[in-house]
Amino acid sequence: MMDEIPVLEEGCDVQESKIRPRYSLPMIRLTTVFVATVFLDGIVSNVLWFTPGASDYFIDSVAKYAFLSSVFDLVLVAVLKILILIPCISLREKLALRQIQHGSYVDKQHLNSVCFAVQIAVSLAGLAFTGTKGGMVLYAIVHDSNYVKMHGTCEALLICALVFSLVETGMLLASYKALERLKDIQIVHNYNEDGLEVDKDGNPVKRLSIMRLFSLAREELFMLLMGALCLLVSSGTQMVAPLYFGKVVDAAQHSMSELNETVFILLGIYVGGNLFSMARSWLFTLAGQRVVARLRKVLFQSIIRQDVAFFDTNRTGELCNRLSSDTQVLQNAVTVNMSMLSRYVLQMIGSLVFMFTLNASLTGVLLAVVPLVSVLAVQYGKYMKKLRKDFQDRLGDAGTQAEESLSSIRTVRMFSAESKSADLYGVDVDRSYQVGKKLAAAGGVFEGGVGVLVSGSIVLVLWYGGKLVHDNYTDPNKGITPGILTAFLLYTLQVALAFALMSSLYGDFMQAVGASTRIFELMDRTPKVSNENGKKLSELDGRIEFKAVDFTYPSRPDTKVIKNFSLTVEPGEMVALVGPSGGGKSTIVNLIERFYDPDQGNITLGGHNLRELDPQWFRQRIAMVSQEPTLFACSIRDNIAYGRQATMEEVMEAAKEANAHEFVSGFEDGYDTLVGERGVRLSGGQKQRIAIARALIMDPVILLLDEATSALDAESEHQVQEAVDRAMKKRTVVVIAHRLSTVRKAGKVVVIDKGEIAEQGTHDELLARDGVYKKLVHRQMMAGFSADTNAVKVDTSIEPSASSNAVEAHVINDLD
Ligand SMILES: Nc1ncnc2c1ncn2[C@@H]1O[C@H](COP(=O)(O)OP(=O)(O)OP(=O)(O)O)[C@@H](O)[C@H]1O
Repeated sequence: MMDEIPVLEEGCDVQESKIRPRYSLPMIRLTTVFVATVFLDGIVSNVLWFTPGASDYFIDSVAKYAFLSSVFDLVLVAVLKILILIPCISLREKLALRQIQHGSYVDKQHLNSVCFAVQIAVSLAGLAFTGTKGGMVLYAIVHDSNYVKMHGTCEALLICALVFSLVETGMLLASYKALERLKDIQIVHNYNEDGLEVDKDGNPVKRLSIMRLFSLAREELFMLLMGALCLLVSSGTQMVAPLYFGKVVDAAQHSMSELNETVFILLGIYVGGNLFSMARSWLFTLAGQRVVARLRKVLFQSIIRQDVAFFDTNRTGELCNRLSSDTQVLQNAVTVNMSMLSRYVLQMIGSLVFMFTLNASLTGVLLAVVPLVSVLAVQYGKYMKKLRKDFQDRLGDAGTQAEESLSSIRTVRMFSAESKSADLYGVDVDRSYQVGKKLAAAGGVFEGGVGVLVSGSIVLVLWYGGKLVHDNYTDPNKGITPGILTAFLLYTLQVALAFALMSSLYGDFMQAVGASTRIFELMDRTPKVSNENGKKLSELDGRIEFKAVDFTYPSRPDTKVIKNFSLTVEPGEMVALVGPSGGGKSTIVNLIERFYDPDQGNITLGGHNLRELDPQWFRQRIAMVSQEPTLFACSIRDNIAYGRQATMEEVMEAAKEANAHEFVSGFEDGYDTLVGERGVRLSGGQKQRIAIARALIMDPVILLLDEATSALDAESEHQVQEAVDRAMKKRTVVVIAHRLSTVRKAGKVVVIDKGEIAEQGTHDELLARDGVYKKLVHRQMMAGFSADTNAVKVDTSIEPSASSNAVEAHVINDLD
């Protein structure tokens, strides 16, 4: 929650990126709470002064003013406080903000001191006046038999004025330090050159409005209206029930028939109320479920549309958290919490109205504690908001940690890292527990504190009510009946309960505001690399051209990975990319897929700039087979047909081409065999062949291939190689090559080192040149030989032909 108006502008701090920061303050801070308290003081004073209405007290309090029997002066004090204290605190806050900006009060220091002095003087004078009046009235009640008592509401006004004065003075004293600490709580907003507010990535920020939060439930409006109707009826019954409760007590003192009749009505009220309550709960919860289901779908769509760079910086676990827990928090906020809030507000207002009609002075006594509890609740809400956010963050970390370990269980097992993973998870859980401990303590202290105040006020009401019942015994025209006191006490409990539950809702709403900010941020984020729109050509000829391309990964902005890179791949040509590990080969392939956009230069496909083409359209014409293909946890058939709708015949055809048909047919369930999470139930070679089939079924114009570095067993190796060779035919191929046989076949070999082209030409040309390439090949040949000789010794099943094949493997790999 923030102030609408940016409070401060830091004009001199224009950064290189032309981002201009401005600051605003949180809506709930000491100054605003103080202003609200002073206003409340004024409103309560006026209401309590007006309540006796036509009675003489009201008129006499002005016309025949007397210090001990009028409260008109207290109303004047409250109004005076509004007129002086509020402008002064606003001015002091402005001066404090100016101090943050310029580092000193400049020439306004004295003005700040004067304001503070005036405030303290007014507030202390108010407190002294109210305290003296209260003390003298109490003295007169106890000791002066001639003293004519004030109307009950006026007594309540006196008590309220005293409590408000105390609270206000306390807050003013605290404001001295609080205003110095404004810098710690201010919120930074960044504005771009066009004056639009942007986030740290430069994306426009859409302001979170409460209306937007509720607009999520627009489609459920009818359901919510019906729910609200049921809520009104059930709250109405709840409001009249205590009245009839009191009537039952009084009826019992009159006649049996009156008692039966009243009890019967009471039963009807309860049954009817609960039926409506049931309908309310059902309608609101159902609406909430619908909202969250829709929200999750929309959110997932916006996450999956994001550019690849976004996923480099956002952890999967965290994003899943947004989808599951943040949406859940929102569901509760816009529906169930909303319904509860309306119910409690209605319950409180209704009960107070009934209480005022039953006995105004008793109500005034009860209201005296309200401001105190309100201040406590607001402070508590702020503290809880921070704690809950911390708790959610810690829990999110633990979830991400668990997900990472469990999804890589094989690596964990391989390194016997079970205890390490458990320890890491344990540390995160412990961190969340530390915050949880604070949450528990804060909850307990608040409940206890509010409990003491609420029970204190109930005891006060009971005492004062008991006194009125006693008055009624001595004189039936005075005081109240036991039935009215019973009803009053039930209303008091109802108000107290509503108040306590409302303050706990405050924390929930704060949490929802946090969750919705994160959700809307994700929903509003426009991907840097758009996923749709752009030209669709009637045909793509497969020519790829890099023109002086520079590229830096957004997640590592200081390291240029590709430098002044120019390369042309003719249609139908096969180009092999070789070079040291980390040189930038995979990055080139990523750029062809337009996972990222270059910083400088252009990449064209069939003569058209990649940025102008529809990404979905051209990606359908490019297929990629990576070193370690990722399969999805569905059937083999669905995996092969992942890129497009395909018939069973087409799937089988692709599988045959990829040398996969034979082994798939050997499975009990054939093409319906489930491959497990990320294809764990298949061997490395099988996975690769399914991935080749998945690429072939797209009939791509361009094939991007990242050769596997790990040697498969001889048979698999042969099968995969054959499938790859078949797939390459009549296509433009860019292959990150690790085998000599592949490099030999390539029309052009490009050696990439440190993001630049070190050499290019055919294999023979490059060998003849006696440059980097030749050195790399020789060095790796030696390494390859020794490695593979060992491999042959260990695995005796490798046939001679296979071993020579394996020797060829790893040739260009990992040249460092
Ligand atoms: N997503 C990423 N975010 C940030 N930096 C990255 C990312 N991917 C790769 N890099 C960095 O870019 C550089 C080039 O990496 P790239 O994967 O293109 O090399 P490569 O030649 O394909 O290496 P290898 O043969 O080992 O796969 C490396 O320094 C790497 O650390």
